[in-house]
Amino acid sequence: MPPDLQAQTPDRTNGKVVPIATLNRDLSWQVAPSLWISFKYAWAGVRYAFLTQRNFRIHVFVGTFAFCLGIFLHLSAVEMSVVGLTTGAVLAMELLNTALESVVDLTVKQTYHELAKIAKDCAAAAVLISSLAAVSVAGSLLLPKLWLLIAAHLL
Ligand SMILES: Nc1ncnc2c1ncn2[C@@H]1O[C@H](COP(=O)(O)OP(=O)(O)OP(=O)(O)O)[C@@H](O)[C@H]1O
Repeated sequence: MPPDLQAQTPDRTNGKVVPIATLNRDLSWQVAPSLWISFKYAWAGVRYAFLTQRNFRIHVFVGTFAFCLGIFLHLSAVEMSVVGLTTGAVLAMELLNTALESVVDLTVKQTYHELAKIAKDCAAAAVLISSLAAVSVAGSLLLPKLWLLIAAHLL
């Protein structure tokens, strides 16, 4: 293994750089042996988030509703892609937020740490920002067409 492919950290005691892990991922407890098994673990993550995270469930339902509404309102392919991308971004942020919370809890356990607070608050902020972007997409693409439909039938 070439030295430049190794994760390295400075050894502060004698100023040398020493490897802490290689590309073989020696520190990992287990490495997925195949692509299929990798998908299985990824699906386990989605399942875990859905079963344990209320916000993830809400975003799944809202995203599915927005997608169905887009089909019902005959949004163009580009508009549907934007709705799909923003929904996917929100769900991905929720999953990363859940992953980061777990790593923080694993690290500091039930003790208070200012850096743990920053990490969790920023991860939650990432979800919030992506959700606001999704709301603005819904406001620009879905609501005007929905309003036209309601106005045409009821007013
Ligand atoms: N170990 C800790 N040290 C300092 N502050 C913490 C710690 N754990 C949690 N907090 C604070 O409490 C808040 C809520 O923590 P929690 O683990 O419920 O995250 P959350 O993002 O609100 O969870 P969820 O996404 O499930 O709603 C965090 O945003 C952070 O401000």
